[in-house]
Amino acid sequence: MIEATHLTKRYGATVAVDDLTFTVAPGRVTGFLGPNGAGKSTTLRMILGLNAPSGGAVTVNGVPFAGHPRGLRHVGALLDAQDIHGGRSAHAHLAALARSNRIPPARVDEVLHEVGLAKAARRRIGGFSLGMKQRLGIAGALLGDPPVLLFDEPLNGLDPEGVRWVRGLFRRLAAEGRTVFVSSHMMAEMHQTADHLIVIGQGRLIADQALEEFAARDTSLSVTVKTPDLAALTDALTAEGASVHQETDEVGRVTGLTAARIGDLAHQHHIALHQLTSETSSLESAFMSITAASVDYLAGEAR
Ligand SMILES: Nc1ncnc2c1ncn2[C@@H]1O[C@H](COP(=O)(O)OP(=O)(O)OP(=O)(O)O)[C@@H](O)[C@H]1O
Repeated sequence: MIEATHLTKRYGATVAVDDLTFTVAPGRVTGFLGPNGAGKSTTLRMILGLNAPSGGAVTVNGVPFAGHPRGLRHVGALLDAQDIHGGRSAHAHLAALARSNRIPPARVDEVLHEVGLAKAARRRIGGFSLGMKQRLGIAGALLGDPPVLLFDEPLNGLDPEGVRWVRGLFRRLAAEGRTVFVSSHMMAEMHQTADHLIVIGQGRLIADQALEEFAARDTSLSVTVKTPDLAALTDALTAEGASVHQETDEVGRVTGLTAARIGDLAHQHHIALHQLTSETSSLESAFMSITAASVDYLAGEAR
């Protein structure tokens, strides 16, 4: 797992990362979410030992990354897919990485196949689209078969099929018990990608919780329920602090509780549920309202 304690990074007067303490656990996909300039890339670079913290510390499986010999076998990372030598072929690039990390050369063809670049393996990277470079960056992260994987904005430039593939890949890596930490500045991207969220704004921790709990922090988020006994369900839910707006005899719109909690309460009270639907579109608004105060660069009118 990844453990940051009071992690801080200053650039002159700018505090890019401000006293961050969090843990990224194995076996699930953790989204690292924050508006532009929030400090995500700086944090990832400190996890990898590429930037030295100004204060605090971060370890991977209890050891600072620099203390892991043959790094790619311990942590695989995609930081900037564009930051790559364009004159080489994909195969040559990965073969060089494999050599310097003492990874068997046969892994190169395996990962190229896995990311869908087998046919482009001998082509110059300079001619690759951004989506292909993202796939190559992901191949590099997978090369050492590491237990911990970091991805900085991995969905950038991918077409819808690519996005679906990446999501499936992250799920599988997490199901294999690995630690998967994925940054994004877009809540909507995280919605089908992450199980857990670490949200930062202006370098500070805003939230560290399950995606569904984070979404429920937006009080405008609602869950639609349909039940033959709406009156009894309304009583049970309001007793827990929710409010229920009756839409028809059997349908109500609930705010203030997650769908999971509503389902559990219905079960406890022996109330049949015929529908239970979260209004997921407002995840974006949860993110916007919770991070609004910490956004550095609000565009003109919104400021
Ligand atoms: N090398 C550097 N020198 C000076 N300031 C820096 C440096 N790197 C980052 N910063 C500043 O630190 C802050 C955090 O930047 P960072 O790139 O970590 O944010 P981010 O959350 O990854 O943003 P984005 O979503 O735009 O990639 C910004 O204010 C940025 O300008």
